[in-house]
Amino acid sequence: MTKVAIITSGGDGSGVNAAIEMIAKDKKIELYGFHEGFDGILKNQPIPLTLENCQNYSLDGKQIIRTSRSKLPYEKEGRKKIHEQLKSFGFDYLLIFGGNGSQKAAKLMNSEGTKTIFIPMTVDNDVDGSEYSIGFDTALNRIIGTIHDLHDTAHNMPGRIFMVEVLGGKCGNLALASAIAGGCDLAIIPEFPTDKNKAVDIIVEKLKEKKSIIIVCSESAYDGRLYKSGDQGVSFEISEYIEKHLNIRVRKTIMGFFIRAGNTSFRDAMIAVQMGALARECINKGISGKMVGVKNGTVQLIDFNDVHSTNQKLDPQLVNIAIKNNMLIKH
Ligand SMILES: Nc1ncnc2c1ncn2[C@@H]1O[C@H](COP(=O)(O)OP(=O)(O)O)[C@@H](O)[C@H]1O
Ligand SMILES: O=P(O)(O)OC[C@H]1O[C@](O)(COP(=O)(O)O)[C@@H](O)[C@@H]1O
Repeated sequence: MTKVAIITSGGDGSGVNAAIEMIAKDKKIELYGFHEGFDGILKNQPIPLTLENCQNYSLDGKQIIRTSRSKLPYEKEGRKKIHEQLKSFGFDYLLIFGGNGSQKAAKLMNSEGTKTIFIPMTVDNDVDGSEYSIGFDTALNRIIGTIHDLHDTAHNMPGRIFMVEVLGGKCGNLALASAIAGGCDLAIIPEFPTDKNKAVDIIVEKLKEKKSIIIVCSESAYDGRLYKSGDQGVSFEISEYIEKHLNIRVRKTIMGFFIRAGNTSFRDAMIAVQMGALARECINKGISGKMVGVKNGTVQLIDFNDVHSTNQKLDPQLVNIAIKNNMLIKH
């Protein structure tokens, strides 16, 4: 039997349970989870993740293993405590679900001697080296649902401008994808810093052909570098400018934290199950130092050494569509 510890780290994402359940099905793996990420390894007892404990949770937004952010892995001393604790419990493997920051911690943990596997999970879909992270699609479905409702009221009361602000951290993936799929008019994202005058011009242009406008704005809309995690409300600032120049009130909706959870979408469940299955195979073969990510559209193992940091997290095809349809402000 291989003894495996699971943690989730960073912001939550719906779908992680489906991956955990798939691993719990393996009879050669003795699976445990620590609540609350890296901190939890030191302060909590491991919880047995038997199939019986995991069953019926796979499509639930309430994670079987709760997550947290932690200072511990940034410092060698903190990581040493985690290595020692895992060793004292007799764990052979650490499996981490999380985003970009957690991926950095996973690499360090592995290089320092704890066999580690990493699975991307964050609504931001900004994990280096993987085209997909668990939680993105569920969050997009929540956003699209709201945009759909706004289309109804936009149809019923013409002449209005709507602005939806979404999460995403320093990455515009959520805003861009939901704006395109949601039939919106403008995406304001950090990768294409906003010139408010140009935004006004685009709205004026589009209002010649349409009765109403829906804008999707990323929480870090101006410039990702100025944004601090947790900042919200940039849509109010942008709206104020638009209102002043067009004399039309902007109807705003801030879509905050509820998009991170909720019932898992089909796509998230499917990819999570595939990731869980591959992680399990990896563990059974004694392999470590890998991310179970998506590359060229398929779930596969990606060596930590082949993962490189990049600021380019947007899908180029989506960027192209958005530019061609005058949905992005290009300088
Ligand atoms: N550079 C880093 N080195 C080591 N650990 C890190 C690093 N960045 C983040 N972490 C760990 O991963 C956790 C989650 O990272 P964070 O960036 O908040 O979310 P995410 O993993 O979802 O991107 C942090 O609270 C910290 O414990
Ligand atoms: O929950 P917190 O700590 O307020 O963090 C908010 C951030 O978490 C996210 O939901 C996910 O970010 P991470 O992938 O870094 O965890 C971001 O979209 C958002 O900016």
